[in-house]
This record gives sequence, C-alpha cells and structure tokens, in this order.
Amino acid sequence: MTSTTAWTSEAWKALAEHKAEVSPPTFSVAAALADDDGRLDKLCVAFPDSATADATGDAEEDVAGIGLLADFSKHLVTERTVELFGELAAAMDFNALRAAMFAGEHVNVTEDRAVGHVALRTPEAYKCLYDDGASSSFDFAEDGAEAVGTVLAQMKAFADSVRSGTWKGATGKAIASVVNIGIGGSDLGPAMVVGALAPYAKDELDMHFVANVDPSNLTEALAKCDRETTLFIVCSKTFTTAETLANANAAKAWLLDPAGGLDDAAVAAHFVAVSTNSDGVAGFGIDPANMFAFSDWVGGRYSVWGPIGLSVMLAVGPEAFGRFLAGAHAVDEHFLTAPLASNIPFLMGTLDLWYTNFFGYTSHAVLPYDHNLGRFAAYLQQLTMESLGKGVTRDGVPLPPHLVTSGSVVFGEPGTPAQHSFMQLLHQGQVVPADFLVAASSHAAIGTQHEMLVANAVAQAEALMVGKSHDDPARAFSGNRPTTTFMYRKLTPATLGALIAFYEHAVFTVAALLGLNAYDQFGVELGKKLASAIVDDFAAASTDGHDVSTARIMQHYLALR
Ligand SMILES: O=P(O)(O)OC[C@H]1O[C@H](O)[C@H](O)[C@@H](O)[C@@H]1O
Repeated sequence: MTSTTAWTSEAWKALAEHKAEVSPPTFSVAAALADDDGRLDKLCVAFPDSATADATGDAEEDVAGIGLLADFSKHLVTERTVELFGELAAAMDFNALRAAMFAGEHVNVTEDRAVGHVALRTPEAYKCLYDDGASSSFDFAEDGAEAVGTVLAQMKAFADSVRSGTWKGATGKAIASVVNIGIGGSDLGPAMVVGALAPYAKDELDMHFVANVDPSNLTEALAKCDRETTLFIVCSKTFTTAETLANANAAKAWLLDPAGGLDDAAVAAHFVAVSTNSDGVAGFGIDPANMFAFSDWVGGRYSVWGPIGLSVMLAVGPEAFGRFLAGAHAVDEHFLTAPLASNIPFLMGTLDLWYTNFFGYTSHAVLPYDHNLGRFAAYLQQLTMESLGKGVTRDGVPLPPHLVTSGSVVFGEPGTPAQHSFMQLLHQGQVVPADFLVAASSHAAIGTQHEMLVANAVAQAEALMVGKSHDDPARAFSGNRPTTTFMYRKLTPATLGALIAFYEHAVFTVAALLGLNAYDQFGVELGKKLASAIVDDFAAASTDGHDVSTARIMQHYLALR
C-alpha cells in the first residue's frame, strides 16, 4: 500500500487549486444546473444499478424494489472535481485497499485484524480472513460460510422458537418482552434498526433497549416487563464493558428477586448472550449453548449484520432480516463494481472529505424525513465519528491539525421537526452539508400527510441551494449550500440495509483517501480507565491524586450525594 500522505500528494494540491472554481459566491450550483451540461445525469445515481439489478428478486420488498436515487447534483462540484477525486483515489491506492478489505486482509493494522462485516451479509460471496492466525486467508465459501452460516441458522432457530412461543420462560410461559442489554455498537445498531422497521415487527413482542449505566434506563424497561415472560439478550463483543455488565447483573438480580419466586435455574430460560468472549459469558452464568458467537474481525459499530442483530431478527423475523442483509450485500456489489464517478459510497465519502478539508465545513447533518428513523443520526454518529475521529494515519503519521480534518461532526434529527429546531443555522448560519433521506411512500397513511413530508424534504434542499435575495440582509438566504438527497420507494428491510451499507463504505472511502485506520477506537479507553479509578475514589470518599479542578467537582459530589 502507498506510504504517500494524502495532503502531500499532487492530487491533493490539484484539488486545492481547483477549489476556487467551485466556491461560492462565484460558483453557483443553480447556474451550473441551468447550463444543462448533463450535470444531472452525471451527479444522480440510481440504485440498484446494472451490476445488482439482475440478482435482486422482483418484489417491492426485494432489493429490486428499492428504487433509490442518490442525488448529488446540488453539491459544490463539477465533472472536473469528480475526476480529481479519482486521482486522489489512485494516489492513495483506493482500489487495492478496497480489494484487501473484501479479501479479509488485516486492514485493521493497529489491532492486526481483518474487517469482515461484508462477509456477514452473504458469506458465500467473499473470502475473509479467519482470525485464527494460522492461515493468511480462507475461502469463506468453505470455511467462513460455515461459521457465519452456522450462527445465522442458530439465530433463526432461536428467533423462530421465541416468536412462535415454543421457547418458554422458567414457569412455562412464552416470551412477551425482550430486553437488549448493550452499549455502543451492541445497542445503537439493534435499537435503530428495530425502530426503523417497526412496521415489520411482531406485535406480541415488546422490545426494550438498555444501554446507559444510569439506573433510570433499566428501571424504565423493567417497569414494563414481567419476570416470567421476559428474555434478556446480553450483547457485548468483549463481555467486559462495565455498563453492560452492571446492567446485566442488575437484570439478573431482578429476575431472581426472591419476591419473584424464581431460582437460579431460571437464568437459562431468560438470558442469552451475544459475544466473542465465551469465558466471559460462562462466568456471568449464561449457558454457552445460549451464546451466539462472532469473531473479532467484526467491529462493534459494524456488527448489526450478525448476532448483535439478534433482537432485530426477534422483532421482524428471519425473512425480513435476510432482506436487510440482502440490501447491504447489493451495496457491497455496487461499491466493488461501480465506476468511481457513479459509485454512491465513494461520492459520499469524497464529498465529506472535500468539505471538511477544503472548505472548512466540518459538520454534517443527517436528516431522515421518516419518524421511524429517529435514531439513524445517533447510529451514524458512532459509525462515522468513532471510525474517522483519528489523529494519525494507519502508519502512525500525525495529521497536521491546521491542514487535515479526519472526520466531520455528525448530527441530525428527523424532518420535519428539524425544520422547527436547527435548520435556521443551516439556512443562514455556517454552511453544513446535509443528507436528506426520504421515502416516496410510507407504511402509515393519514390523508396527504406523507406527501407534505416529501414536499418539505424537497423544499429544504431547494431552499438551501437556490437561496433568496432580499433588501433586508436579515431576510436574505445565500443559497449554494450543498446537500445530497436519497429518495427511495419505501423504508423496507432491504432499503435500510442498503442505506447503512452506503454510509459504512463512505467511511471506508474517507479513511482510505486520508490513510486512516477506520476500525480501531483507542480514543475511548482513557475515559473508561479514569472512570474506573474515580468509582473507587468515590467509594473511599477520596479525591487524592486528581487535579484541583477534578478534585473540586468530586468534592462537590461527595458533599451532595
Ligand atoms: O460490545 P462491547 O464489547 O460491549 O463494546 C461496546 C462499545 O464500547 C466500546 O468502548 C467502543 O466504544 C464501541 O466501539 C463498542 O461498540
């Protein structure tokens, strides 16, 4: 792989020189569109595309029914810009890095691991490194498919048994409530997907997600649960995360509260685990037979596709879960085969890099015009900011802070409420590139309300681009504010799988072009370490060893508690 640092490459210099040609106010996107130089056709990409259209079924619920248009036409780019993105990709060995990830090479160099979430979508298609250390790679269709296929079959059998009522609690009653206990990648994916696919969920199964060590989180969930009909899924890749273990132990104590009349044998019927750590699972008291295992080459924020998605499969069933995987797999094929100039994740990633590094637009808004995607921005915050919030390249070269921004600050809320909250800033304050996600039809029907929703999404993107002059400066809109619109037929499992995979590969693109490792997260460790020490200090009512500021706030807590 190249040792070139992106910011010293000729392509980077060419992009810096080119920027003036597409900078407001001299460059107007609206004017560029009016020139009708074929801009729309070049900057609007349909999905599924030809590479995936034939292998995608024909029902509306299949990949074929996604009917997505990725509209990049409102961005501060020309055909030349996209060509220069391609030159940067060549300089940074993008194609070789992409091939290496799909082949299961250890592209997560700092942890010496493969990055294999794509293999979870359809193990038959990709070779992935099996992290046994003995072999440099293995044919997933022979070795890994067995591993992933086995776990998928285990998940399906379990989901069928719970959803059919065959799986019984300790007193012989069917499960009515599921509590997913996990945090970060062991919570955000399952919680977001279950919420997004609510129209597909089984009515008789109440789903709860407990992540925060704040006792209010678990208390709120347990208040809605009955011991005899509640199943806990303890999700933790490492099975060492303090918050998850605290909540899991508190949940076990609740289950076995003498008032409830259940004894230790009840754990087997009311607890299952999802982890890479079988010793940790057994140590907690969960039967390894009730463990759904996965390997360390699946990153936490990339793990909803495998056993971490068990609560999703329980909620929507194995068939819908399979279509969720199929949507992501179709995007994998698109990412691998589409020319870069019409490669949706590549364009998403390069545009993010373009704005953060060449325009100083370092925030990014995600605006799903869909009530059920209420947690989509939160999910993307971990996916993007934990992957790209880095200070060095994968070779350990520091990023020059004045020159390179490794990842944007992602935020967002569903529209239309966002319009009544922070959109003022996007229209008249700093420029924040934004993604609009909108379905042409809804699962819910009340008069013409869905059409009002769509109209608002389209109008916001139009207003941000076209702007409006006014004699009163306070009432003027500069316009030329870049946005992408993803419009698709309906939010189906396949569509949601595709949308998530687009963002996963956009993250890969930014990391590849900047030379980053998107798959480690050492930055989360220091806070955890300090918190563990302060827990002990609080227990000893001590503030010794802390700086005066920290000691003061600790003393205030000790005085108040
Ligand atoms: O799944 P676990 O091992 O419990 O980890 C849960 C989360 O905590 C870690 O600190 C990282 O921030 C996340 O990447 C991870 O998803």
